[in-house]
Amino acid sequence: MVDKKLSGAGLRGQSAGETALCTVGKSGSGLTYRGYDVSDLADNATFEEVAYLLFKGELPNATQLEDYRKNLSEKRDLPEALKEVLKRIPADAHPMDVMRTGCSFLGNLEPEQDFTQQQQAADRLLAAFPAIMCYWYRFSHDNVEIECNTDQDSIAGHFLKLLTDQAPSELHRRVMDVSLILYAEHEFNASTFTARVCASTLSDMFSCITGAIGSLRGPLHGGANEAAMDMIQKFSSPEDAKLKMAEMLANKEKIMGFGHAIYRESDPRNVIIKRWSEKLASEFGDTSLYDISVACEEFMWDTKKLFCNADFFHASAYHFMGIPTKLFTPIFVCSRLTGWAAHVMEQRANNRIIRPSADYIGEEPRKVTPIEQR
Ligand SMILES: CC(=O)SCCNC(=O)CCNC(=O)[C@H](O)C(C)(C)COP(=O)(O)OP(=O)(O)OC[C@H]1O[C@@H](n2cnc3c(N)ncnc32)[C@H](O)[C@@H]1OP(=O)(O)O
Ligand SMILES: O=C([O-])CC(=O)C(=O)O
Repeated sequence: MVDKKLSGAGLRGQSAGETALCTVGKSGSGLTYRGYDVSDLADNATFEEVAYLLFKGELPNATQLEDYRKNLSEKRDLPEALKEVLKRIPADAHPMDVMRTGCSFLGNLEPEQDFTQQQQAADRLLAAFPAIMCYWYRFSHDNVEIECNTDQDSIAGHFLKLLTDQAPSELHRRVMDVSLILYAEHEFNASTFTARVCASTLSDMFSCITGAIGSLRGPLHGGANEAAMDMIQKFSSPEDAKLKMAEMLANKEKIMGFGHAIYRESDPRNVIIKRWSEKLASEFGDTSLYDISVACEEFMWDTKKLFCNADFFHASAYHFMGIPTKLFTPIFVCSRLTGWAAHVMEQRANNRIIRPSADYIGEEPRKVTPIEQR
């Protein structure tokens, strides 16, 4: 295993609490949700099963899954007041700002009154996020007021139908489902830690999730999938990609979609989404973006020993499915909500306010100089 020095900056390498939800990089590159390997879940489960697993601790049986899907389907529609707010957000707004506002405003309309309602609040957000994203997007970009219910029984299919008005192909629905599984949970990443800090003050679920969305928005975290797309679209060929990436590295630019705070050799989600991206590329009939992505991966490993994280091949996969780039990170929200909410519940179950200390590096104690003497 490649050894990497972890300094204290960014709290790296320090344990900030316990969790029974997830392990990240335990054997160098693994990822498990409640003991199940993510690749096993991606091959053999659906996103709703994974959501249930994260919330309840065990995979559902067939009846429990059917009940859960039904429960979520009934919670999909948006209140009129929220639709009005979404209609007022301009087309050039940042879509993560739309998600943040949508989440926060729903918290005004349907507040979590006490912690006995935490599962209900999490399910409501899980069911409503695809419509929050698509209602704003379709109204501001296509001038269409969409119907927020669909006949799709999965969140993956529901989202794709809201976006396009068409029932998705089996391939697209499955890839979206896998993508939602891969993004669902990742231990104490920045956005989840945000949610837990907020939860530790005994705040409400909507505040915890709103804060987490703000943390996920940044390009060093969830925003990397969009940034990776913007980058690969500028490359005209695999050779061009290598030349331009060499220039970027020479200019000390960060290459989005590469590297990780915890994994040392690879991100286990990459091989899974990469395989689906390849499949989508051949269905799309033009593999050039996939070939460019593979060239980027080879170049970064050969020159910097940096590997693709979960975000990199998500960019081409989503693109082949016709998803607008600006919706990439909001899709991440629709998925990671499960992990965030499960962590909020776990924090509440064994809470102490999160309040670390700081090493002071400022001025020595001094007196205020009267203003006329400054
Ligand atoms: C779903 C997710 O959130 S996955 C992460 C998504 N984010 C990205 O893809 C953004 C690009 N990647 C990065 O900025 C970083 O790799 C992070 C934020 C993910 C991790 O940050 P850190 O833990 O600080 O990275 P790490 O300690 O491994 O960095 C080691 C060195 O590699 C460099 N490095 C790391 N990632 C990259 C990158 N993508 N491009 C160029 N250089 C990089 C760092 O600058 C650092 O160099 P230095 O020692 O000369 O300063
Ligand atoms: O764990 C992290 O730091 C970032 C990440 O990959 C995620 O949140 O999925």
